[in-house]
Amino acid sequence: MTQSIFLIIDDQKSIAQVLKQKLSEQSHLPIKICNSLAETEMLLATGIKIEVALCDQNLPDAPRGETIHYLLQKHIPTVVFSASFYDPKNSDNQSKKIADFVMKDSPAALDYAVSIMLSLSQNPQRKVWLLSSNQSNYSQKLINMLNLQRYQVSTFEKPQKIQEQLSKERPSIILIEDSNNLHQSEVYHFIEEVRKDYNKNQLPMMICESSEHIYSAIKMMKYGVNDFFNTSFTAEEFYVRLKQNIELSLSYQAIEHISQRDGLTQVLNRRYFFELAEKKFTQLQRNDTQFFVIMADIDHFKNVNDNHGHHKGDEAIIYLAEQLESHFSDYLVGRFGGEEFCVFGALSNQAVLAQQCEQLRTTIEQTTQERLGVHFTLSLGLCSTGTTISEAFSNADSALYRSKNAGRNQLTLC
Ligand SMILES: Nc1nc2c(ncn2[C@@H]2O[C@H](COP(=O)(O)OP(=O)(O)OP(=O)(O)O)[C@@H](O)[C@H]2O)c(=O)[nH]1
Repeated sequence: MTQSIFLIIDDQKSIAQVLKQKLSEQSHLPIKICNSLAETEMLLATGIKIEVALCDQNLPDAPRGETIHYLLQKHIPTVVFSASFYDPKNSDNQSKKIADFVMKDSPAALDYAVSIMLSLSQNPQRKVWLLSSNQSNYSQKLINMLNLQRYQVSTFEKPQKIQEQLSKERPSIILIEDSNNLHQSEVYHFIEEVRKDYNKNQLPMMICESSEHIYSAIKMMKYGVNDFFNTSFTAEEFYVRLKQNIELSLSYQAIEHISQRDGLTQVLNRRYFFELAEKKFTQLQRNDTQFFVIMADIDHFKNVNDNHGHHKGDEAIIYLAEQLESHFSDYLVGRFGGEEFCVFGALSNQAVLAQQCEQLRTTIEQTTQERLGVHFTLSLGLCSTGTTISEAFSNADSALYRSKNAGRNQLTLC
């Protein structure tokens, strides 16, 4: 499959170059520049696939926006970049299909143009869930606008349907539209329920409300909605608010991910592992359910580093983390530090779990030479006793060290 490209169309060559430079700093997609409609036609005649086009409204050989029409006819997501105000209301239907408009009036406009091109390229992976009773005119207007900006849109008529879907996946944002035709108390309850599982940064919500019901929108913001926009919204206002709410949430989630994961292996880091394990431990105790802890540590790992180099040592740690995650995919897997890992979860059958540990041990013993070019083994301790979580970990740690003292490459139960 041929790779698609970003296309910048502007007769001001210096501006086009600056845009290309800024875009290339943030994307690996190829970027082409055309300075006229004729050049654009020649480029598209090659069959090249355009991801997003940023197009100057007026070009010497296309003084009345003909290039924009041409791009829209070809169904290319198009952002208009213009020195004069571009009013879709005064343009024909075709022009209303532009994905966004950027006024060419300051250096900040260049940054915004680049950022909207990047968003349009990423939006097909972003899910927008629209809660709407489907009784208002705004619903279809919002859906059309979201499609123009290439978001993945799903509509739901009832809050319960969203809650059901939320147990399977998380969207980038939830839009609540026409809350007055939905049952207000149901919507408040829905917002409260969503916020029990996701905070405002993890799952943003926006509400579209008419001026007469503005107090209802404000109340919903107090209940956990991030932002609202009036039913008399313009496309520009809607797009900029939507983009900001989604991108703020994505930045937060990226930071959250970094703070919770081990940088080398991407499994849970020690701090976050303990945080989750403690919550799970309390929950299991409340339900009178047994738990287990596994501690696993590579044998004589110092030798791997000393004989094969630190880089090979890192590869060994990453390989072990991958194996732990695939053998214990239903449980919490964390890196404790160095080459020591831990698994925590609800115990259903200790014999089966011990078997899984054995499988992991033999996989490491039998595959590392071939896969990594360095042979090593693994010692493990499995424990399901302890009145506190730290006691449980300490018991599993003792079991691990009994494995080490008994000659390594084995599992000890306690
Ligand atoms: N490559 C690499 N090495 C690490 C990392 N973290 C810790 N180490 C090394 O891991 C080694 C741990 O060695 P020890 O704790 O002495 O234990 P060991 O050699 O595995 O011996 P036993 O556990 O007794 O079988 C040390 O050499 C550390 O430098 C890491 O992130 N990458």
